[in-house]
Amino acid sequence: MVGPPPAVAAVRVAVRGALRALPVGSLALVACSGGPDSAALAAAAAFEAPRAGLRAGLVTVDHALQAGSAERAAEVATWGTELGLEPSVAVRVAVGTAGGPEAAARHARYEALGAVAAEHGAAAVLLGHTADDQAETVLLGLARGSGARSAAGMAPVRGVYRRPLLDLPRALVHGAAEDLPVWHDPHNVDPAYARSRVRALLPTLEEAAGGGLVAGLARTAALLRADAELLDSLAAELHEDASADGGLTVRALADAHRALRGRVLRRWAIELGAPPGTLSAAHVDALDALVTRWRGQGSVHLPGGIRIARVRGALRRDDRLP
Ligand SMILES: Nc1ncnc2c1ncn2[C@@H]1O[C@H](COP(=O)(O)OP(=O)(O)OP(=O)(O)O)[C@@H](O)[C@H]1O
Repeated sequence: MVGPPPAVAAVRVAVRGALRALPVGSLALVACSGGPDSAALAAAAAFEAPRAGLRAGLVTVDHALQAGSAERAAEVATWGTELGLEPSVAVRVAVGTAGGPEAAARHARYEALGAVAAEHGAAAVLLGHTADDQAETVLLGLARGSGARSAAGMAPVRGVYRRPLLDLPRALVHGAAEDLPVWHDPHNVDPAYARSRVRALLPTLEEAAGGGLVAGLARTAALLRADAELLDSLAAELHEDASADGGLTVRALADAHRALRGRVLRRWAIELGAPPGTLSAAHVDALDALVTRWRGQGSVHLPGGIRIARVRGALRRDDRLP
């Protein structure tokens, strides 16, 4: 008997592993753009789910940003039904402008995926990100300069979302999609997007590094993720110890390691309402100076109109005082 091609078999194994974590009888929804990665994922889920005693469905999001997108989304949903995926639905979203076009589309997409998952009581939403997507995310995260959390890339499991293909090279996953009706999103190669530019560079970087770059970046992401999780949980403890009366006591923070103090200060500022996207390392450093380099300086101005002052041994919000 002839088995499936090796690429198809590898994708099926990865999907089988992800499905094994779900309760028998539950529904796994494949988020499918119609591109090769998520098409290979959908085909593998259609094959594996019944064998694991699960149900698999498909959801495709129409961002309504390109001509013919509604027809394409409908075709993807019809293809899902032909594969035996149930439900297989296309959802149209309105993409806003906040944070730039990529972020706005992502936000609208995840909102729609979450809503469909909730509506159908899905146990998981499967995403088709590959090791190459992870490598691009790590490089972009490193360039942003925002620390371990962003260089840790995408989580293999986060809430209802799962990324079964995160350890597989894109070329392999594309190989598994060879016989599937796939659509190539022109946005993926549009140099207007930072991700597309990094994506285009990846083969050159891989060659320059003498191979192993994508796999190494994916491993770096996994290691940093574990480190960041530990630091975040230690920071949560410190935050609790330092909290008093809506403020943070300087004494509790001053003795802590800079890595933990920075996390606590950042979390607190966000809790007070500073928008995370606009809170820079310089803001956190200015708060840190109130704790460790105190020379009676004035209050620190944070985005969102928030002002923080050091008052009687504690950091407090002072823009609310009369
Ligand atoms: N319009 C969409 N509808 C549903 N899911 C989507 C959509 N766009 C992206 N996704 C999900 O997010 C994953 C990553 O998408 P992205 O466009 O970043 O990567 P990609 O490598 O081009 O993937 P693909 O080949 O599946 O399009 C996809 O594999 C898919 O699971």
